[in-house]
Amino acid sequence: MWCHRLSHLQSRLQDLLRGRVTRWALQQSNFKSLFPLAIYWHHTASKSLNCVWQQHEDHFELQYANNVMRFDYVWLRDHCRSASCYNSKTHQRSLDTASVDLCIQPQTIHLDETTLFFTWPDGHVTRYDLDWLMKNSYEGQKQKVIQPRILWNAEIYQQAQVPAVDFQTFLETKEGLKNFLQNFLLYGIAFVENVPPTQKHTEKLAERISLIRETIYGRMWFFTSDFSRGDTAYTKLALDRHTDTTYFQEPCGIQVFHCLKHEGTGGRTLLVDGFYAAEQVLQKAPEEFELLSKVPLKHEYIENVGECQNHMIGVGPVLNIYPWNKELYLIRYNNYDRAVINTVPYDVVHRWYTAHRTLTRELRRPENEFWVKLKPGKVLFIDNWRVLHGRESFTGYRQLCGCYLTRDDVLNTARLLGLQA
Ligand SMILES: C[N+](C)(C)CCCC[C@H](N)C(=O)O
Ligand SMILES: O=C(O)CCC(=O)C(=O)O
Ligand SMILES: [Fe+2]
Repeated sequence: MWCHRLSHLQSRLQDLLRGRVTRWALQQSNFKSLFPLAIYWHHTASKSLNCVWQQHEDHFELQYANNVMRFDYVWLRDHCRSASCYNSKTHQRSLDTASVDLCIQPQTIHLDETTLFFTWPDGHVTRYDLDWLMKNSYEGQKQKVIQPRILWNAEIYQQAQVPAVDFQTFLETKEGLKNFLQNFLLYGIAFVENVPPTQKHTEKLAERISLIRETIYGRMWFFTSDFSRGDTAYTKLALDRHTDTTYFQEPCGIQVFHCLKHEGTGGRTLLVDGFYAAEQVLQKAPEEFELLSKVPLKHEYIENVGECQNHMIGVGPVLNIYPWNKELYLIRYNNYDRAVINTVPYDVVHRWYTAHRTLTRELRRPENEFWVKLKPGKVLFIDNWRVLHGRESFTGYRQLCGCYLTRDDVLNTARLLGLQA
């Protein structure tokens, strides 16, 4: 507190020395200050509210409920929720932000109960509820997790005993759907069982939570090891852990797999929590984590098989994090589809390979591998932004169907059910 006040005194002195005079408020009569410096702070009449604010030349500072928040004045004008600035029916802004003076400052500020009133030079009044400001401040968001998750290795996942949801329950009840989505959001994988083993029923399932994302592979896809497409997925070969469609600018959000038939051996599915592995990298080598989140890479899909001619390119780092809270939200990892690296100089390339090796080592730890044999009737949903999948080589005839989902639509459904997503 002392340091805090002193630093304000310093900036105040600097202001005065530079000849800039801020509009300082007068001390409230009921406020007994121990320090003369404190006259620059506005205190609320009610002690229980625990709110102090100060009008600086270029920002508004608010201390409320043990948080220090700073707001830019243009921001405060721009987020005005008055009827002329914001349409609360459509939740859209009516105010033309470009009409706000970039040097705007409020003429007066006052607090009434839990509402702050800003009167702007043109007389317009903006009201803010203290809780709204806290919830929507940068400082508040910085501490908040966008997506709560349980990171797992094989043991953690198995011990959690996450139940599969029954097909009928999933389709017909809100609780079934909500349970399923909650598990999916927490772990990045979820199963539905007792699904009739047809493409139509799989489609119905997918449509319950999202729009199906149509891609170069079609809307619903159905594949066997016939090499009908120019990709290893369409063979009997083993596939190491990877995420799909890394070569899209926005990789597909969710992948749905339903094994409709397998007469033969092998073919188990491998699942690895990419965020768990990335977290290990962050703990052991934070600078490598940072590099993986900064270096842009290309992934590429080049196909020339019969009628199927495609050339897709997607650019982005292996780890994608929100800049304000450093939360990881997308991992792009596919060593098969990674394109020529020509977006970074040689010395960075070498450090990148080191970091990539560290991540790969984590991803390949046997204790992080969750193996499951997909059977007709059991549908697997994978968060393709988080969980890597792979498969064991197999023999015999194996039929898989499924689709990709748009992440936005899955999260939309989850939010409408009251889940944090
Ligand atoms: C699922 N399905 C068989 C349709 C697509 C296969 C795509 C495989 C591609 N190498 C990738 O990882 O994106
Ligand atoms: O065959 C499998 O189990 C999965 C193949 C694969 O990785 C894919 O289709 O994306
Ligand atoms: Fe795949």
